[in-house]
This record gives sequence, C-alpha cells and structure tokens, in this order.
Amino acid sequence: MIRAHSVEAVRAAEATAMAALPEGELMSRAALGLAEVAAARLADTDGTTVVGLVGAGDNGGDTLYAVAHLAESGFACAVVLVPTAGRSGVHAAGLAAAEAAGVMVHVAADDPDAVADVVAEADLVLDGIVGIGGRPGLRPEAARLVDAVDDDAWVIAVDLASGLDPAGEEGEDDAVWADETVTFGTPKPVHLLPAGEAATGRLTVVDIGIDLADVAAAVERLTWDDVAALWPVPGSGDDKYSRGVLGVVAGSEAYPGAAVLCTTSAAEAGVGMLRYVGTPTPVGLVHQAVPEAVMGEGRVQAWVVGPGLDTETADDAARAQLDAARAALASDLPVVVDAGGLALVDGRRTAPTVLTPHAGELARLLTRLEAPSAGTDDGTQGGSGASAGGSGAGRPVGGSGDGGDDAQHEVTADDVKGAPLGHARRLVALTGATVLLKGATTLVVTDGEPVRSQADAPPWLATAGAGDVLSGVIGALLAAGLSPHDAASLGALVHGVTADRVSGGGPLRALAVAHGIRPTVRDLLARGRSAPG
Ligand SMILES: NC(=O)C1=CN([C@@H]2O[C@H](COP(=O)(O)OP(=O)(O)OC[C@H]3O[C@@H](n4cnc5c(N)ncnc54)[C@H](O)[C@@H]3O)[C@@H](O)[C@H]2O)[C@@H](O)CC1
Ligand SMILES: [K+]
Repeated sequence: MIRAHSVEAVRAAEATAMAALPEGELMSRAALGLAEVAAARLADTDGTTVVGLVGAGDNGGDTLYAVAHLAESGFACAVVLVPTAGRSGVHAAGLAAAEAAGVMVHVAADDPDAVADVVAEADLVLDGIVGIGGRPGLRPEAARLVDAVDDDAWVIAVDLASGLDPAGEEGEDDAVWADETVTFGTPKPVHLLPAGEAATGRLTVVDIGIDLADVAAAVERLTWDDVAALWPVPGSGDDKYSRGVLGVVAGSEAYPGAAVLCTTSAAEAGVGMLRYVGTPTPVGLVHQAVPEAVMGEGRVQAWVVGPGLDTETADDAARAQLDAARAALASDLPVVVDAGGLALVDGRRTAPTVLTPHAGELARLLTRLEAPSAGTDDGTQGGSGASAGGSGAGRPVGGSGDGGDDAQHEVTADDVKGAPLGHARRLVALTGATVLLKGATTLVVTDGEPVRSQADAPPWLATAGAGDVLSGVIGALLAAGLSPHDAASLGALVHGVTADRVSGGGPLRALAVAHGIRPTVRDLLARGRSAPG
C-alpha cells in the first residue's frame, strides 16, 4: 500500500525528527537525495546543464543545496531566485552553499528576459519555487519562468509541483508540469489525487528518516501486493452459500447487455452463487452467457442494483424488476448502487452501501439530494446528514454562504471534475455511504477512513459497459463479506489492472475486461503466495 500523509502530519513528524538531530540535518538529507536522483536522470539523458528555480521557503533551500551538490559533481549549474526581494528573499545558508560551489546566481526581478533565456538552456530543471507551504497557483513572475522551460528538459518538482494544492483538494491549471516529483519522507495527498497526479509525473520518495509508520494516512493506494491479503479466498470448510450469494438487479429491455457484463464479471470474480433479477430479454441473455446464474429472487448476502436499469418504463416486467431494486435498497444487506440505481437513492443509507457515480452522475445526485425539497415518500429529509454536519444544502465546495438563498445551486460535472474529492465527500456526508467516484483516477471515500485513490487503468477503459463490469466485481466482494471501503477499492484495482493486461496498449471492450478478471485475480493471488514473509 502506498500511503500519503497530510501536510500537518508531515510537519509534526519533521519536528519530532529535528528535535533529535543536528540543525539542518533533514534539509541536508532531502537535498542529497534530490541531487542523487537529478544526477541519475542527467546521466540517463546525457544532460549537462541544471537550473534551479528557487522560491522563498525551505523548498527553495532544498533546491539550493541540491544544486550545490550537482555543481560539485561537475554539472554546469545556475539558480534563479524567484522572489522579488532577490538574495535576501531566499534561504541564506543554502544560497551561500550554492555560491561556494560555483553555481551562477540570477535574480529573476533584475532582468526577466535574460533570466528566461538561462532557464530555456537547461537540460534539467529543479522546481523549488514552493513546496508544502505553497498556496495553489503561480505568481506571474514564477509562471513566466516556468513557461520558459524547454519542452525537452527533464523537470523535477522538489517535493511537489509548484502551484498545486498540497492537499490535492483543488485542481489548478496554473502549475508546474513535472516529469518527476522527488518528495521527502512520505508521499503527500496531492501526489495521489486526481487534482495533482498528472502534474506530478513519476513519483520518487527520498527517505529522510522521519517516522510516519503509526500515523494515519490521508490517502492510500492499494498495490498489487495488497490483493492477496484482502481477496476472499475460500477455505476447505466453505460452500457456495458461506462464500457469498450475490443478487444482481440490472439490465432492461433497453439495456440488456449491462446484465450480461455485470453477472459475467461477478462470476469471474469467483462469487459463491449468483441470482439475477431482470426482464425477459436480459434474463435470456444472462441464461446463455452465465449459465451459473440462478434466475429470480432468493436469499442473498449482497446486491448490485442499477447497471442498465430502466427506471422509466412502466410495463409489468419492468415494474416488477424496479420493485426488486427498491426492496434490495430497503433491505439491510450490503449493496452496490450504480447507473440507473442511483436515481433510486433518496438520502441517508443505513445498510452498507457503495455508490459508484461518474462525475455527471455525482453532480446530478448532489443537485437532487441537496435541493431543499429533497426527501423520500415517507417524508424523511434526504439532505439531513449534510445540513446537520454543516456541509450546507446546495453550497459549492468551500463556499461560505449561509445555505439560504443559494440553495438552488446546480452542481455540474465540471464542478465535480474541478474538485473531485470535495464533491465525493459531500455525497458521503449526505448518504453515509461509501462513494466510488469514477475517473482516470478512481476515488473511494468513506467517512472515517483514509481516502483510497486507484489509478491502475489505461484510458482505453473509458468505454461503454466498463462500469457494469466494475459493479459486478465489487458486488462479489461485498457478498464475500468485505467492507464497502475495501470492496470498492479492491474492485477498482482489479478492474483497472485487468483492463491494463487485456488492453496491452490497444483497444478494449468491456466484455473482454469481464473475462479477464479471473486470470488477473489468479495471478495477483499467486504473487501474494510467492511474496517473502
Ligand atoms: N517538512 C519537512 O519534513 C521537510 C521540509 N522540507 C522542505 O521544506 C518545504 C516546506 O518549506 P516551507 O514551509 O518554508 O514552505 P515552502 O517552501 O513550500 O513555501 C513557502 C514560501 O512560499 C511562499 N508562497 C506560498 N505560495 C506561493 C505561491 N503560490 N507562489 C509563490 N510563493 C508562494 C510563501 O510566502 C512562503 O514564503 C517542503 O516542501 C520541503 O521541500 C525539507 O527540507 C525536508 C523536511
Ligand atoms: K516545488
């Protein structure tokens, strides 16, 4: 598991470590680790020239010491001091070390054009403008220097790409776009979250001796090596019922394929038994594609409700299926709610629940559930969780309105894409459910748990039917007794890894992903068996 810690946790761990170490030791370790990575990249690319962009804080200090090391190793090095105060605005001891090592020092404010030319010549750029003390966005003088960087230069962000929100809550277009980020002690949330992941590039962690082993992570990412520990492997005393029966209410006359994709992937994930509830066309298709499935309702340990579900059509068969969907949602059994099923969610959930919206579905859910009139037929207020918790009906993320006049605010998919984590948290507050927000990076958010962030899938997985496959895998894991948080994040991992294997760099179809689940799980389990310890 990769664990990222909050800025506050990092600063506390740093303070503890510093109290036991000579002054400057942590920065010196950070700078040495950074210089080693930079030297290795220069060797790989036959690069010779280095420019460090140096801001006012300790991030600039790390960069000055690292550039000093690189100059001592024989590279042609310069630093550009970004603050308008020039020399007096940066880490004094770091600047002295750089000058002593023969580094050329330029003050950006003295001659912006000449300095931009210096930046443009670099084979490798160290971005030390701001680190964990930074606010999102770049000031104009910094943005100008970043724009001057040559497209072929290797850009290493020191600790994090300047301009990003260290907490990874807000997206920011105006940021350094790094090839690699060298971070210290532990990843930070921004490195793993959608708001910052792309600009982070390759992530390299330098050990500086701060101890966060017992500190709760803010964000976690499951890796291949976590699968064997989490995946439900049957024992000799198990039978099909004890392993978990999954009920699937999915597909319709309009969207029959979703039923096939969802039940296929649940079967491929190794569920003990499958029950399928649908209308005649998908019943016939599921019967053929997944002969293991039993048709009709019966006892189950968990439900999938919603892939391809048609909530509009009112003929007898559709109505009966919709009744089954509502009954599943009203039961106290664990449930994955996807696609059409999301329209049936009307507020706080008490049963273990995974909601799997994409950005547009999350926007629609928030708009509906945060509306003042949101509620169920029995008069329960759908939005009570959020208003009691202070999130405020209809308020934009981070908004400071009083929740009165702005209660009609419509949430859009772009709002969600601009601040995915905050919007996912809003749905968690409203429903008490685990929210899996789909995207290139998939977020799994549960109250009281570290956010899980999975980025295992190739862009080819953005294809119709992929979500139906995902819900089947998560349903199988819920039926086997995993918590919603583990089932959702493990399901996202296996779904993404399978897609990557099946794609092999080329196009994907959802059914092929469903059929790839079984060999992928087998190989991931084998990996766990062969791992040391
Ligand atoms: N905390 C730790 O464990 C360690 C921290 N170290 C380094 O120290 C850094 C944190 O240093 P600081 O707390 O001094 O903070 P930073 O160096 O991240 O930046 C703070 C300074 O930048 C200015 N600033 C903030 N946002 C800006 C923006 N958008 N544009 C331009 N200037 C902006 C602030 O006014 C302040 O002067 C870390 O990121 C890391 O690089 C390392 O030396 C090793 C250990
Ligand atoms: K930086």
